[in-house]
Amino acid sequence: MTKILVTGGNGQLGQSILSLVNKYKNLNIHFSDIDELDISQSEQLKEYTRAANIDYLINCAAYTAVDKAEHEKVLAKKLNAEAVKNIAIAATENNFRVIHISTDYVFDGNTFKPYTEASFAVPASYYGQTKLLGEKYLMENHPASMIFRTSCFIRNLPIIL
Ligand SMILES: NC(=O)C1=CN([C@@H]2O[C@H](COP(=O)(O)OP(=O)(O)OC[C@H]3O[C@@H](n4cnc5c(N)ncnc54)[C@H](OP(=O)(O)O)[C@@H]3O)[C@@H](O)[C@H]2O)C=CC1
Ligand SMILES: Cc1cn([C@H]2C[C@H](O)[C@@H](COP(=O)(O)OP(=O)(O)O[C@H]3O[C@@H](C)C(=O)[C@@H](O)[C@H]3O)O2)c(=O)[nH]c1=O
Repeated sequence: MTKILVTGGNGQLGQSILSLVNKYKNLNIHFSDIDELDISQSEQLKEYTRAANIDYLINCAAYTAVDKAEHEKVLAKKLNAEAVKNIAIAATENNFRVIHISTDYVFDGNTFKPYTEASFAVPASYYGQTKLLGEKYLMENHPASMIFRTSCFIRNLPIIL
């Protein structure tokens, strides 16, 4: 059975994926978060993924406070760039593929044309810069990875009038 590890499993996207697992009973999906697996700890990451023997890692862990990142630069870079490099190195060592979630904020938004994979990325925020650097580290260290540049998640919350 295909084994998948989700990092940042308590977050918005992690919880959305969790809500779908019952539809995919042919997949063995495990959800972790920082208390169990801290993606900024390279040795922990290598050991954890070696023992877990996974086929895929879906990286939902990140620093996502867009405005705060302008003032918490060290932490934002650590989680969105350096930790992604850790994941890439662990993936090469332990032979799993990485599905990484990036963002539309790698672009500055100053165009009226739709962006494509070939569009030149120029972030307008520090958050966007760290996410772009994370993509670069991932491609340099584990090119078989997949990167999704997505935007604004919608949560299925009750409407309060
Ligand atoms: N939300 C959105 O609209 C969009 C998000 N994205 C991207 O999608 C991904 C998921 O975003 P989203 O679910 O909203 O993010 P959240 O901020 O909701 O979740 C991130 C999760 O990562 C955890 N985390 C933080 N540090 C670490 C660490 N060192 N090791 C392991 N886990 C850690 C957080 O835990 P804790 O809360 O305890 O810190 C949290 O549970 C991110 O890469 C983000 O950049 C892209 C486009 C839009
Ligand atoms: C505040 C505001 C936002 N928006 C748009 C911009 C954006 O696409 C969307 C959400 O904006 P917010 O500022 O609330 O969300 P923000 O936290 O900036 O959004 C993001 O989360 C991070 C983690 C991402 O990676 C991004 O892709 C994005 O979805 O709404 C407007 O059109 N008008 C507004 O007045």
